[in-house]
Amino acid sequence: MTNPDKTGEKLGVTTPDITTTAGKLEDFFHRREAALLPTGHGPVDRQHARGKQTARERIDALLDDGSFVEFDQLRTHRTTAFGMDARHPEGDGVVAGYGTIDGRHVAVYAQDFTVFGGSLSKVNGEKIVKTQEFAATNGFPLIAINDGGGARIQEGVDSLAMFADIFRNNVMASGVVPQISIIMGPAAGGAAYSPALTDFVVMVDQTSHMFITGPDVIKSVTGEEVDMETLGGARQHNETSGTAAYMATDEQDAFSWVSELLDYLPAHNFITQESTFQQDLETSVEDLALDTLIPDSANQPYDMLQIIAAIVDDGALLQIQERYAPNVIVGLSRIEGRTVGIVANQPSQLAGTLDIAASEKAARFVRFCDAFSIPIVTLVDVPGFLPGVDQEHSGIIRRGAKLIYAYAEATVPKITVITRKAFGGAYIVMGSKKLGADLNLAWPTAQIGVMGAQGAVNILYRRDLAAVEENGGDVEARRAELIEDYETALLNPYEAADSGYIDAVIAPSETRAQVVRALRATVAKRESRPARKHGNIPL
Ligand SMILES: CCCC(=O)SCCNC(=O)CCNC(=O)[C@H](O)C(C)(C)COP(=O)(O)OP(=O)(O)OC[C@H]1O[C@@H](n2cnc3c(N)ncnc32)[C@H](O)[C@@H]1OP(=O)(O)O
Repeated sequence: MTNPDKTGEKLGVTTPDITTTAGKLEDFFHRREAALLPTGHGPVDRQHARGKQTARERIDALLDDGSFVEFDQLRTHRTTAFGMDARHPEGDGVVAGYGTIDGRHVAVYAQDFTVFGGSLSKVNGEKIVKTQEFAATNGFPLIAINDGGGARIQEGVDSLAMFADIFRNNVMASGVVPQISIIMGPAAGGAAYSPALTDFVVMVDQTSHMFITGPDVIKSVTGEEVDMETLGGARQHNETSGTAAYMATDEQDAFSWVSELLDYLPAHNFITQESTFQQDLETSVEDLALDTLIPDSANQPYDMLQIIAAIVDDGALLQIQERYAPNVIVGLSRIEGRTVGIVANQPSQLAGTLDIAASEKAARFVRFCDAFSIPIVTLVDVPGFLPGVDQEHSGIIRRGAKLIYAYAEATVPKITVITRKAFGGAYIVMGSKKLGADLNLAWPTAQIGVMGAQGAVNILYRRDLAAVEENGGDVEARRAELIEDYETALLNPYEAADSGYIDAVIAPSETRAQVVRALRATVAKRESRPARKHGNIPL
């Protein structure tokens, strides 16, 4: 097909004589230059006015200087209907290729909103598919920068078919290379499912929106009135839906977070991590501070982040989904330079209970770590699953089971430390010994049991307490006495240690050294699973 845009005339320069070598080169340089500004300055200015960068500016900001190698820069769509034969902007609405971030290879594509609103055509989709396949074949993390209007309306089912190819490739690459989606504009309709299939979704506050049906459709179907930001803005997906892993303040913040994330991640699933240094295992001042961290009262909260900071290299933790289900902390850290996944209850939020959101958040993270051979360190202070009609009716049984499934299925090294409460099913879920953890440690402050003292006494001594009340006795005094007896007899780490469910009771100040030793000891862990097509996680 001839392309009327692919001439030097478009740039206001003399048409080169392409019968000569010099002319051919000049023509090529004109074409390449035209591709850098495929629809002129107007759409670029409009993009900037919205506080958004262009696709090329974004790739430049994300990748190391001069490292970008572009695919299919000069491709254009092949549609003739709806006046499309007169519009052939180079690149067809997506800039794609590979480059490096801090020296590490990545494959990247960025939808170009200045070209047909970044909408996905057959050609545009083929470029994305090529980039996905290049990433998976060569073991490069894949970064998708989304800023587009979804399926290109003029191309109908061809465009929809390309989305199917993209989704399928997202699924095929899952667990093979890390996939990161950065939302920097609209990701509307079915188009939002490609980000949803990737491992990490980053959204920019105020300028990114994801929804299946927009405000207008919702109003016409359900009568609900909602604006784009409330419906599918970065805050909503970070705090309420749990779709996003990070809310960036602006585009540069998004790129910085992605660079930091990539620094923790292996490029693909066949990488075995090496330690980069040996930690000094002598007890430090920071270690000793853990001995006084747990409050005397079991009902008093403390900040689990302090414990994490004392265990990992330089106290550094990159939290994933920090704004969602804060009653469980998940994130990436390093121990002796090796990346580890941290999963921890947070007693300062909902008392560290596991609800549906926390279970799903942790389950997905555990599965990510397992897929990429990242050892998991679990810190436990969990009073149980969150009680409530809403939780039961919303499926806490099915959805909480995901976390059991994830831990039981994972074959990476799993080290668990119980700092305080570990009650009932929630104890089992949080990386317990019998669920397959390699080393289970407990602090002397650990309380491992079927349930907390209050609940246990109310069930075991219901009749006794009723009798005390009938006889005019002091019920609360008797209850307190029974609670104390129960706590003394059962709520400690020694029963579990005596049965081998805890490998060692340790002083809090010994935790860093013990976790380091456990990770060193399990470095060559090999564990197999029964041959099968795949399991059936309760989705
Ligand atoms: C399996 C996947 C299935 C799907 O993707 S279904 C979803 C189909 N897409 C949609 O429903 C979204 C349609 N677009 C929109 O709602 C809005 O354009 C959108 C994305 C919110 C952006 O709104 P605004 O920021 O106001 O920008 P705008 O409307 O002026 O659009 C800028 C230029 O982009 C064009 N555009 C946007 N979406 C397109 C599309 N899907 N196909 C073809 N062209 C599309 C739009 O026509 C406009 O072009 P121009 O600058 O006037 O030449």
